Amino acid sequence: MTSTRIAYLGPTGTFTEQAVRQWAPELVTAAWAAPSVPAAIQALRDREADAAVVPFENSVEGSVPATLQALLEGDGDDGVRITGEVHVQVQFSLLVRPGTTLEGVRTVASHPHAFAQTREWLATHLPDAQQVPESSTARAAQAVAEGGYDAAVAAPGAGTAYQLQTAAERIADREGAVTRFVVLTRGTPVPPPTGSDRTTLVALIWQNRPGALLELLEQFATRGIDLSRLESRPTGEGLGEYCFWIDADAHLSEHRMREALTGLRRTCRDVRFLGSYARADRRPVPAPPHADDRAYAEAQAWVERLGRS
Ligand SMILES: O=C(O)C(=O)Cc1ccccc1
Repeated sequence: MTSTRIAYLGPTGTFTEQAVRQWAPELVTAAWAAPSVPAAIQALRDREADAAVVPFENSVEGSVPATLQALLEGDGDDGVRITGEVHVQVQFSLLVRPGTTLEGVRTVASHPHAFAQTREWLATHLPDAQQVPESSTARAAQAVAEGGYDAAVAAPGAGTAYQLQTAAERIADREGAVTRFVVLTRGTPVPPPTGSDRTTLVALIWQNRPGALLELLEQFATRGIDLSRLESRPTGEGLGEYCFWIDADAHLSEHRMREALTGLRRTCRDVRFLGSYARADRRPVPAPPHADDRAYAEAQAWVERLGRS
């Protein structure tokens, strides 16, 4: 068997590394710690990696813009698809070099998503410290070890990786935050349906067409497909130009999903299929009786019969 090389947002000690460990523990030692999300995805495009694991969204702070942007960067024909997802419970510690006290912290570094989830704690305990964004929480911890900053907000495990001390632990403003990571592969078949699947799409609607967003939503509603996520993001083409990121609770192999995609393709300016894959929570998402494959087959057969008699 050939080995799989996974690129992930590094360096060692990130939450993304935890996601790789959860996804494929046997592959973590050979994984490549990329310096940024775009670099991890580019390694996949350049065939230097067989898979990439990147943060996608967080239950408190929402989506990770760097990931969404990097995913749209290709021409759509690069074969990069989401083939899996992993949920990681995140918890944050304030890490310092041995000997540094809380009072001695003037600069604190972290990933913007980690700052956003520890905002109240930092405002209360380090109101005067300068907050410096870094490419990841572990990069911030590494930079503290190198003497670049006084403290880092990072995963507890990053302290061990970089020989730092824990000045404070469990500093998240909200308990139980979960981050969703996606597993990307290139040129691989869509994973088979499991009964608990998701499809991720990006749709560009015609801007000046009244009702265009409603028309997009109807493609799913009339086919009995639940949407678990809908987010508008600027296309970068100008103010007021948006694309819609959609997570739909159905698999490409299902008739209702194929019909919805056909409808989107007919009515939208552009549609990108980013993948159908098993949900991390394994929650079953069955089609309602009027929209399952049997209902479509029965209705189609009826239409066929109309033409014959
Ligand atoms: O920086 C990290 O460790 C990451 O993996 C990205 C991230 C940052 C904050 C919360 C969840 C994921």
